[in-house]
Amino acid sequence: MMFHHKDQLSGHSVPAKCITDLSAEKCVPCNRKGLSPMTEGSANALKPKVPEWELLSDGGVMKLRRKWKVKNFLSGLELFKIVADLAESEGHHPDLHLVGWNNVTIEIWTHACGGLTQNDFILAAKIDKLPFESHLK
Ligand SMILES: C[C@H](O)[C@H](O)[C@H]1CNC2=NC(N)=NC(=O)C2=N1
Repeated sequence: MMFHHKDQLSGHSVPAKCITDLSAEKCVPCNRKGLSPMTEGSANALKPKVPEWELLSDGGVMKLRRKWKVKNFLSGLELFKIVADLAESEGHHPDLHLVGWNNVTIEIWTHACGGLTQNDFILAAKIDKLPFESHLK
């Protein structure tokens, strides 16, 4: 079974497996009218590219989620700053949670369309490459 999704730039339908290295891609503006979230099938097809991330449906809104345990509260904030700099340069922003002083959860979804786009997978793959090892427990 091959899943296709609409490329956000060209609008063409491309097989999800054509995207080889997500972290080499760039997020595209997602404020376009008529932008629709990818199907659950496409999301499942892209999921192996970001194996550390959990795919979930939050009241019908598909999201990516990853959790970390950080050394201390300040480490959590420093991790957020590293992620924030990436988010700013991509123009795509995750939801950042720091709960119970050292539990970091990041959720990624495209608010503009109420679900997942290729941007979310690109951001997740890029977050996975960030150097925040020293902040982790
Ligand atoms: C113009 C710009 O692309 C939009 O305002 C962006 C900013 N960052 C965003 N980030 C996320 N995750 N979802 C959005 O819909 C979104 N919109």
